[in-house]
Amino acid sequence: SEFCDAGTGFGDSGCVVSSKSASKLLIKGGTVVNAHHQEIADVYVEDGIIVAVKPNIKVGDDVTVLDATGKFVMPGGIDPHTHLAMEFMGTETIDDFFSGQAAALAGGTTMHIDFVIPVKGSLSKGFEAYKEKAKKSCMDYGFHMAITKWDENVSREMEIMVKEKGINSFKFFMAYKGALMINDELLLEGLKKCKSLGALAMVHAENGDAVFEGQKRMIELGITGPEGHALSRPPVLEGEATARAIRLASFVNTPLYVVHVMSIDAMEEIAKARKSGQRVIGEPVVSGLVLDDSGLWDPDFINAAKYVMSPPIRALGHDKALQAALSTGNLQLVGTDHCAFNSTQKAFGIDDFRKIPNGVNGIEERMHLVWDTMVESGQISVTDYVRITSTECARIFNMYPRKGAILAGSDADIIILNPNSSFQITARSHHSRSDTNVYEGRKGKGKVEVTIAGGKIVWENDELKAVPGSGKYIEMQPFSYLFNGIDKADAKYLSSLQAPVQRSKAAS
Ligand SMILES: NC(=O)NCCC(=O)O
Ligand SMILES: [Zn+2]
Ligand SMILES: [Zn+2]
Repeated sequence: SEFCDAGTGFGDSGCVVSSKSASKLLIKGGTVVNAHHQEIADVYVEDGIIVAVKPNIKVGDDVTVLDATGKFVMPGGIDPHTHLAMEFMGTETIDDFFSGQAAALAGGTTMHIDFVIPVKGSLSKGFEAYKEKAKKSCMDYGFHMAITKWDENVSREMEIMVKEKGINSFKFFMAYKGALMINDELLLEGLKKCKSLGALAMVHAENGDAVFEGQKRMIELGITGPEGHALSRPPVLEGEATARAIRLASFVNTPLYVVHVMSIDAMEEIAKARKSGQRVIGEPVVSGLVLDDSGLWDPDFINAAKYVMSPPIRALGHDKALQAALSTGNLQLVGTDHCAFNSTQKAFGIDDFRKIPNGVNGIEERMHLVWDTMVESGQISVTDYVRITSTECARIFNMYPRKGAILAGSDADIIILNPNSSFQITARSHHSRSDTNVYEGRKGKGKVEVTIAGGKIVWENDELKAVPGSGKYIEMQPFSYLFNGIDKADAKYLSSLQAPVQRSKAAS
């Protein structure tokens, strides 16, 4: 991988420094795509911000000009779900905030939202630890925060995170018993607190107690290999937890975001709730959209173990159903759950699938695989591609139109995708530090030829110019569009209780 490290100097590492102004860019003649509109236009950028989007922009000699004729000019991808430098299952993910983000940039993603894990239950300590980890960032990032225990202090700290630290979402793990898992009582408290703060509650929806039971069953049957992982946590357990979280969110009347939707069972619960008018967001991840569980049965342990993630990659058929749900709007945006471990780390579970660190790669591959699977196959339009890879994430987490749009005033996070060019994925050439890739050997149509992050060209001619420390922390404000009207529904509910209250008083 050719990283340009700011500390070592561009010249030494073979990267090109333009004599033109690095802060002024013109992208000429491409099809500019936003979530609701596309047109042939030029895009002019100055100092990291898009200044103008219109045809035939004229500029002086000091401006770097990129010809995008015949190509799509789109907002950089925003990955709503990653785990960089995360301590998990006795080890730490192999990609940190530099290598993971460098990989992202090479694949057309210009921002991600990572999950802060509290330190010994302390949210502020967790936040500080992640700010430290993220100092080497080479692209913009934001944070969600996991809630792993409940007391007065956690409740107070949630408020601080939202009001002072730019966090507007909290994740509740309904699985990972004995580690991150929370119970229904905590989930209820968390949902109520999220609602009062205008923060979005997110759930990892699997029934952790039943998973524990399923794991025991497999071990008793003598199934210790990676296939035991999927067999121990079937779709019904994902469906059950998804339904439970949805119903509790309905009871509290607060929006819910279901992360890594991997099964038809979970997807159908989300579709049903949305049909009834409930505000539920479903996030499939690339692995669930394009892979099936056959890899888990590879007799070579390392090959099989690389597919272990939770919820598990499902049997053939779930992938197509998730794609269809995405194309019809039952699911809303695509993440990766990038949580990479190398072969040595995966080998911790050589004798017992329960010890295989859970997680797969995807931060570099998402934009290409979603294009190939969804657009090239004819399932969605190019505007919908922009919506599910960037704009919807920016809207849900309240960053739109600063992020997720090619509009005057938006951050200049832009990709140029050539629909006639092709990509090929292999661990030999990817930018993650992992020695394996779950998408090994995949080829497809549509290649991100240029990535511009914060107004700088960071990926061009298969060459990466990622600068540690250049990424910014993006603070996200509470009360996104998902909260509009929640108070009106509450008022209606309260007034519907007036009659029973009177009746009850009269009866007593
Ligand atoms: N998904 C997974 O297997 N690893 C990352 C942690 C999580 O998101 O549950
Ligand atoms: Zn999860
Ligand atoms: Zn995750």
